[in-house]
Amino acid sequence: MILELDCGNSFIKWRVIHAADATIVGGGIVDSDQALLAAVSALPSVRLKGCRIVSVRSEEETDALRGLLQAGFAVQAQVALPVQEMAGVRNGYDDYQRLGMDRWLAALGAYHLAKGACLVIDLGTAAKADFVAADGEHLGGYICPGMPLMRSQLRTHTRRIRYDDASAERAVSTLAPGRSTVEAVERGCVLMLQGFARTQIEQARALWGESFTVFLTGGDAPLVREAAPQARVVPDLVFVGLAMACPLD
Ligand SMILES: Nc1ncnc2c1ncn2[C@@H]1O[C@H](COP(=O)(O)OP(=O)(O)O)[C@@H](O)[C@H]1O
Ligand SMILES: CC(C)(COP(=O)(O)O)[C@@H](O)C(=O)NCCC(=O)O
Ligand SMILES: [K+]
Repeated sequence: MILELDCGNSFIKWRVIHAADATIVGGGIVDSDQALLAAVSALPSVRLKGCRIVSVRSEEETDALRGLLQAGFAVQAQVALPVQEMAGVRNGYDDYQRLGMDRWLAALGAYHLAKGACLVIDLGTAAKADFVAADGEHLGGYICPGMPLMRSQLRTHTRRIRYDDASAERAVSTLAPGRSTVEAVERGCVLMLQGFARTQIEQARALWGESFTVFLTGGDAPLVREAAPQARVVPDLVFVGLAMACPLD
């Protein structure tokens, strides 16, 4: 079994797969290293023979997690590292090492699945868009605050925007003009995300006409589903790229 980890700025997404056929044994989303160890340990009869990690956290944090995995499960975790080119995709950044590894792996995974021009929209702590042309050239992308950052900026920098998480979740059952603070903020931020997605799709259309595939991923992907009806929702897109970047035999 192989443990796969996608360490974002807010959450760690994890899954355990069978090495032979990549079938999924278990998986989830946790908010700390400790919670990860507990969740993986709770799987019945788990025998890890390898681990691969993508992380946008600091090297210190990633090393600390690798140490915990070594101690807890006796596995040497392989961490995906930046490269200029892989699987037919060429990194489009001036300095390829600066491109977020989650973005790079999602782009690799998307190009592999689309076998042609593609746009990746990844809605996590930050909202990201990346463009890969039909010949595999990564054209670059965009980074904006995602839902958690938009929300927390409003809460932090205003005096009278205060509400709890439970009411936030209830507020987005529709996107009609809000009649309370929580509705106004949560629905407003969802509309910002949807506008981001629509603008990226317009941009892809200007570049490639109708010949491209849109991928939607990240924890907040469901919030823009209706704004991007043509998108393929692939929650584990980063894991597709991670398996390509860190093959374990
Ligand atoms: N089970 C879940 N636990 C936590 N957040 C979730 C869950 N499902 C969806 N989300 C949403 O996912 C967002 C985080 O997305 P994610 O892609 O994990 O971010 P990051 O990679 O930056 O840590 C949160 O804003 C939250 O709204
Ligand atoms: C843009 C990001 C902060 C997104 O992080 P996430 O929302 O996945 O937690 C991450 O991809 C990152 O740290 N990138 C480095 C900067 C760049 O890609 O230009
Ligand atoms: K991420």
